[in-house]
Amino acid sequence: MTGTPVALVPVLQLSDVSHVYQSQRRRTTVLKQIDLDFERGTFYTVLGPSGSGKTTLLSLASGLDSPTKGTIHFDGQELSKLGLGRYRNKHAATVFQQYNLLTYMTALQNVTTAMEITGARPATGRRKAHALEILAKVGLDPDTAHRNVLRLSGGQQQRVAIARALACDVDILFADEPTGNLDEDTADGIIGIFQQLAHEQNKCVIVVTHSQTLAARSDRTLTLRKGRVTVGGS
Ligand SMILES: Nc1ncnc2c1ncn2[C@@H]1O[C@H](COP(=O)(O)OP(=O)(O)OP(=O)(O)O)[C@@H](O)[C@H]1O
Repeated sequence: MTGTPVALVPVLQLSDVSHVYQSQRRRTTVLKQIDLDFERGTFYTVLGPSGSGKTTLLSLASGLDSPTKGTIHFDGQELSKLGLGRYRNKHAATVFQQYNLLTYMTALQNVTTAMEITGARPATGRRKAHALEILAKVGLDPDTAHRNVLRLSGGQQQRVAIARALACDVDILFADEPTGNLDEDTADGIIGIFQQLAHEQNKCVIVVTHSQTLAARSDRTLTLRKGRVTVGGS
């Protein structure tokens, strides 16, 4: 007997989401009644002209900010009920445009510290070796891994930020312009890692970009314009 097919819950669901920035002198409506479902095993890119609200969408979806109106659910649970801190700690990792590295630490310590905070596997004794493997995966050798991050180039710092997010082993990886500072070959390798995360590890990867090359290699593109979003294939 065949059972009734079970409808899969999207890993992330935005329902009727609007966002307004209000200052003393003006009110800017950035997102208007956005409905979006994000699935596991899928690599998304978010495109759109400068100022169209890409970073805002990322901030809301990654739990850094709450929408003015509408709801966001992770695995069927509303973020405000789950707790934004818990969501960011256990389920979502973000590669920020400005990297946000801990500048008094080495590249390796940045990665192991993130693993400790989020309780990511493997357990304590194996963390350093695992962090070095991830740093190697993004093209940083052990010598570079042991250097203070302020003694690394912009592109190397960007790779540390990517490694740190990868090490957290979360359900959703967000990244804001993650290949902006990288040469073509390194960027190509990073895009390959995003594809692998989505397709081999069943993660949901959501990347804001202006790069058409990156967008062409994603599974779905979301284009923001005038507060609305259009969903397309790659
Ligand atoms: N904290 C804030 N307060 C007021 N306005 C803001 C704030 N953050 C962003 N904005 C405005 O919201 C709009 C969307 O900004 P956002 O950074 O989301 O766009 P973006 O598409 O990511 O732009 P870019 O491609 O240039 O990074 C812009 O007009 C911006 O000036």
